[in-house]
Amino acid sequence: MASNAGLQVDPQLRQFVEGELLTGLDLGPEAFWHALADLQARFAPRISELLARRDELQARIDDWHATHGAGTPQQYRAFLVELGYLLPTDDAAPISVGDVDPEIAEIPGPQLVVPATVPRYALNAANARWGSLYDALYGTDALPSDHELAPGYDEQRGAQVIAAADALLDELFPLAAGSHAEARSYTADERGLVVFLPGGETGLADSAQFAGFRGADGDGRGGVLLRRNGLHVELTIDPAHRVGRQHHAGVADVLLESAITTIVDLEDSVATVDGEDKTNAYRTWLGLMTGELTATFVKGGKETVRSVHADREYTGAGGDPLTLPGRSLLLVRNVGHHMTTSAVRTADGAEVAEGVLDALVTAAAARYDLAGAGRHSNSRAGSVYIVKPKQHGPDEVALTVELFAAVEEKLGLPAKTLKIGIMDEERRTSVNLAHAVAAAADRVIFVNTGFLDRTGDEIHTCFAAGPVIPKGDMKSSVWLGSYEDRNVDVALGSSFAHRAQIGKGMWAKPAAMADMLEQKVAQPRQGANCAWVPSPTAATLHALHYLRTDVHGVWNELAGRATDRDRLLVLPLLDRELSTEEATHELETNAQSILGYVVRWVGLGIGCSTVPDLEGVGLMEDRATLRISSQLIANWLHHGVVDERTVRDTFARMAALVDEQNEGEPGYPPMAKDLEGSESFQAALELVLTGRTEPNGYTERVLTSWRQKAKQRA
Ligand SMILES: CC(=O)SCCNC(=O)CCNC(=O)[C@H](O)C(C)(C)COP(=O)(O)OP(=O)(O)OC[C@H]1O[C@@H](n2cnc3c(N)ncnc32)[C@H](O)[C@@H]1OP(=O)(O)O
Ligand SMILES: O=CC(=O)O
Ligand SMILES: [Mg+2]
Repeated sequence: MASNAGLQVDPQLRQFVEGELLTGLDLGPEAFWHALADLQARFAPRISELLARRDELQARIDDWHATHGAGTPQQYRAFLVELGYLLPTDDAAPISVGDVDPEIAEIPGPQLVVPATVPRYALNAANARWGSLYDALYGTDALPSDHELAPGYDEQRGAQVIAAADALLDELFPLAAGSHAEARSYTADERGLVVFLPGGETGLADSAQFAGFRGADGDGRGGVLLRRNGLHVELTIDPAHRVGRQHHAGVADVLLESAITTIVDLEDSVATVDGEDKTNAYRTWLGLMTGELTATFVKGGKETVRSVHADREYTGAGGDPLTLPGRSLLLVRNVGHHMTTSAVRTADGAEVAEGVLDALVTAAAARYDLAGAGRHSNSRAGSVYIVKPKQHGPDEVALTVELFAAVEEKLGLPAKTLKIGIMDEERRTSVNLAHAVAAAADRVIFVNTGFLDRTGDEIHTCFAAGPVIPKGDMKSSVWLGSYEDRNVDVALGSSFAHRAQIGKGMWAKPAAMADMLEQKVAQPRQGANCAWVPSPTAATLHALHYLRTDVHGVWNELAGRATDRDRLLVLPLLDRELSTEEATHELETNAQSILGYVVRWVGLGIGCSTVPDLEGVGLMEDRATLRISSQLIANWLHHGVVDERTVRDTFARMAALVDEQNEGEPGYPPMAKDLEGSESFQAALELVLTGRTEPNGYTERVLTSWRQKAKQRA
């Protein structure tokens, strides 16, 4: 390690910072490392104090439960207030954030999340602002298939897709007369859209839905731009295209504005355990901020080079030029306060606060965008959007605000350039949400219900009160519904409308698009102006929900609602005897998902995976879902619902199953043959066996230590 400002910096990180990150900035390496050293000296002790406070509160809660069990709701509430965990009141006050891009303030739509460690995916995500409805319907179960698809392009499936798209257009953009299914051609100019039907011409029932056009040139190629609820839709006209030829009016595709915003994730979807890993992740963010990122890969036997898309040019409805963003507005998720990284150590060998390093590096990279030096603009409003996860209560949010202000000073950025997205995913934040928002009133650009971490934290917080309900039952528990509602109430009460995002959580079944279409519409109906999707295809299909639902209208209906905060304190405890079969099934389900995720994290350095559950349904697993599964088993073990022998045996059996499921996966390190020698298996067991004492039930310490061992051995 080279020494810089008294810091020991991993050589790869140092090379990246000095040879890539800083090359276009008026900030030298020395100033950069001094800035980091100063920030570390100033903030690491403050962070440690807040982490100690977390531990102190949890210890007191554990003690209280040991004496009172769950107690009565009144006793529990009074205890939490006295403890200082629950602030006596939690009244919302208006936020004052400025310079927020319309994608955040004004346009309800899907929010995509992408691991920063995979440039190919990150580029795909940036470009997922526009997605093909045809592709999303053709390639998923969103449209049931009644036949085996022919290789290449299947015309029968194509006809099914065209009919489904026509039906959606009739629903979302109805014609004054007739149906889109009867259209023989679409022509548009600055005066509007003319649709030719067999019986004559017609137009849109609501001409205000016409937003513009491009082309058509001599060969009839062009695009018709429509708009509904702030989202654009392009009918791509190309009669010579394979699909356009088949379409009754030459429509080769229907493009939906899809991932309005994207979170480039440095947190729960990545496995970054050292300087090398952190460097790779930072490089992706820098490349997105400069617009220079590319990824080269072979797909369908062809070498493909992927880069970010340009903006899209149209003639607007009145005849003026209209430029629409070609890329999703990018946010970046830093790690939480509890993380440290070996990428940089202080002079005495201690790991630096990873959140401090993240804030400095990600903000420095964003300076290219802020200065207009990037190939394309990300924030037109001149802001940098940093999502901060796993904060416990208002004091921790206040510390993030101080950190961001300090980073701005170090980088010479105008005050309040760095905005903060608050993950509402720890219980102490949820129950004091108005205070947490107020602590960042002039920076906050979202609150988002990260229900996965939130479930893990719920289990850990009430760990000592008794055994908790099975994972699948959490969704319908009182605390969760109240938390989801109250998050919206507090945000609306804090004047988020037209200023910031009220976000909702991840769709965690990446292949189950029919289910998603049916269920995820609930989120905009609950008042969410964005909700998380795991892939660009899911973004395109989820966009249909925002085309259907006028979220701004929903806000008007919800104004003034005040969900009872005490309902968040209803503990998700088992109130019935479980049958042996139920307990075994729950144990197996959780053991299998832990192993299926951990083996790829520890063995392959993959931070987010689709892991099939016992019924074969692929589930998105990341650190937050791991936190739930490991806390659940640890809780059952603690309360004797299951015993350690059974847990160990179950893990051994599930290891063999997971090996089978991954057979043929390149580089996959099998576990079952040598359980003792498998870092992944040991990590999985340790997560459960230490889950009782691990601060807040977090998983990073165990994962990181075993991944580092696996890397060393490799
Ligand atoms: C609780 C929380 O914190 S949730 C937030 C963390 N979770 C996430 O970030 C989930 C992000 N999603 C993912 O990582 C992935 O979608 C997974 C792991 C769930 C599934 O990945 P895979 O099995 O590789 O997906 P699959 O094979 O179906 O599709 C791959 C294609 O989809 C694209 N893709 C999949 N997910 C994404 C994504 N999130 N962003 C951009 N592109 C994506 C890939 O680029 C690839 O397309 P390409 O071949 O043209 O490059
Ligand atoms: O970060 C998201 C969550 O659900 O946790
Ligand atoms: Mg989370």
